[in-house]
Amino acid sequence: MTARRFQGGRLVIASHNAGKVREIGELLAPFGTEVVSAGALGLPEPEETGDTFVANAELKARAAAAASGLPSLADDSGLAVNALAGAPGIYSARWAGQAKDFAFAMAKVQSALGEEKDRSARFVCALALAWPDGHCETFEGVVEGDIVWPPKGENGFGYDPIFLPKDGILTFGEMDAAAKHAISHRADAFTKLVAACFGVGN
Ligand SMILES: O=P(O)(O)OP(=O)(O)OP(=O)(O)OC[C@H]1O[C@@H](n2cnc3c(O)ncnc32)[C@H](O)[C@@H]1O
Ligand SMILES: [Mg+2]
Repeated sequence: MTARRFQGGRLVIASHNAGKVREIGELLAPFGTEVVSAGALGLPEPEETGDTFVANAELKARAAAAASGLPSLADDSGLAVNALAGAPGIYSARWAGQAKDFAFAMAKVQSALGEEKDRSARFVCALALAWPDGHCETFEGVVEGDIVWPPKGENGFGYDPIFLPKDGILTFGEMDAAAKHAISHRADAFTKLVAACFGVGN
């Protein structure tokens, strides 16, 4: 079945994370899409009750589309560490606590790993594009890498300073936006979204 296309007009970015909203804006820039964030519209932050990235992305996109009456794009993402059975995974934001303290969350990943030799991990990003009538399209992207310690770099957001992409020499925290977008989980999911719903792709 072919995906429903985005027909232009305003698109809600259904995220309350400033780092994500910035990256999504950069990834959408080539398409001239007019975007407005959920925060700017004063939309509530729904409870993420799903047990997969896709389920949570879908829930956030549907809630924003219903509340705004506009097509809405949500992102549910996180860091999955192999030796921690995929944790923090869908709980990546929650590991940072109420204060959204990612220095604390990164230290928690490091202490959970301890002396573990297998430091492999991946970032996963699920994107959901929902319309006010309830239709929803979902896509998933991934980037493989390793957890490094101590954190390196001031760029990006969240867990970026402890994520070294496979075969890379800089962490996501040390990369500029363009370098991260060339390989990131979010960019990978975007390539699929754009090919299916924006009518351009490879
Ligand atoms: O739900 P919204 O409002 O979009 O914002 P959030 O921060 O709560 O987002 P998530 O529920 O998807 O939680 C994902 C967490 O995983 C982390 N994360 C996701 N993508 C990341 C990236 O590209 N670089 C670093 N950390 C990332 C980041 O810290 C997020 O807080
Ligand atoms: Mg969230």
